[in-house]
Amino acid sequence: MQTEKITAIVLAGGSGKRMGGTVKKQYMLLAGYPVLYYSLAAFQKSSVDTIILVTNEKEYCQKEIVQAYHFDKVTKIVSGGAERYNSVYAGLLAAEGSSYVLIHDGARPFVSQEMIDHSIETVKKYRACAVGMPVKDTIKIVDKSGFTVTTPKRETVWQVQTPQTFSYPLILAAYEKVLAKQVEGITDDTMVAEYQSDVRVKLIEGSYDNMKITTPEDITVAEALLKTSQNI
Ligand SMILES: Nc1ccn([C@@H]2O[C@H](COP(=O)(O)OP(=O)(O)OP(=O)(O)O)[C@@H](O)[C@H]2O)c(=O)n1
Ligand SMILES: C[C@](O)(CO)[C@H](O)COP(=O)(O)O
Repeated sequence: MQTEKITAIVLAGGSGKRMGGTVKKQYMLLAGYPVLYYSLAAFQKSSVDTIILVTNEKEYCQKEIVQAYHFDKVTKIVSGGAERYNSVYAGLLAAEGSSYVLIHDGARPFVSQEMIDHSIETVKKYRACAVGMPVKDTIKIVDKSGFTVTTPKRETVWQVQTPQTFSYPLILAAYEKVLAKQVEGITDDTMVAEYQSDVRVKLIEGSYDNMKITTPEDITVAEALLKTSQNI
């Protein structure tokens, strides 16, 4: 019987422009550990078979993170690209032979075992899924001058997070199509899958805590969340 190989692609190839500072946000310390440590630790502990790490600091990550914390599921470390979608594609090429891939932002430290398990269970049923949460605020569509245009029904609007999980052949083909067409403004993998007409991406609930570290105030919030969860 053929076994299904499940791969996590953890993205740490960004430059953290919105965070600023001298240390890239994925390596900033949160309660004594680099931000990237938390998502690698979650996938290491999970049922995924292998982890591919995408970063432009390959030597540093290999020595100071992968070896230092014994993340032996990290089998490949590959270079990132100019945009997030270029980094994802580099990770996908390195994931050849996988049945399913979970694509995750290394800047989201609060991914849980429940989210990973639920993503794996759901992708086997629907071929494509992503973790997200219903929005709490009323959302406005605005024009270029900042005037409101419409108000979508709140129950139809979710904020999407990661992991975003796919059948490997499906997402590879979708990425190749989008890259060939030079589609602009791709900010997540679900958007890429939406270009495949026969694919519907199932959204599953993650957590409002599954935040992405983006700007300096996020570090304060993440430290507070860690203190609560670890009783520090
Ligand atoms: N070329 C890129 C851009 C982003 N990422 C990764 O994708 C995740 C989400 O991206 P984002 O928060 O936008 O990170 P940055 O691009 O680093 O941030 P900024 O847009 O502020 O520069 C992060 O884990 C980031 O390291 C990546 O691997 N390669
Ligand atoms: C993939 C993502 O995390 C979904 O929320 C996000 O789109 C990635 O980065 P962004 O550049 O901050 O949109």
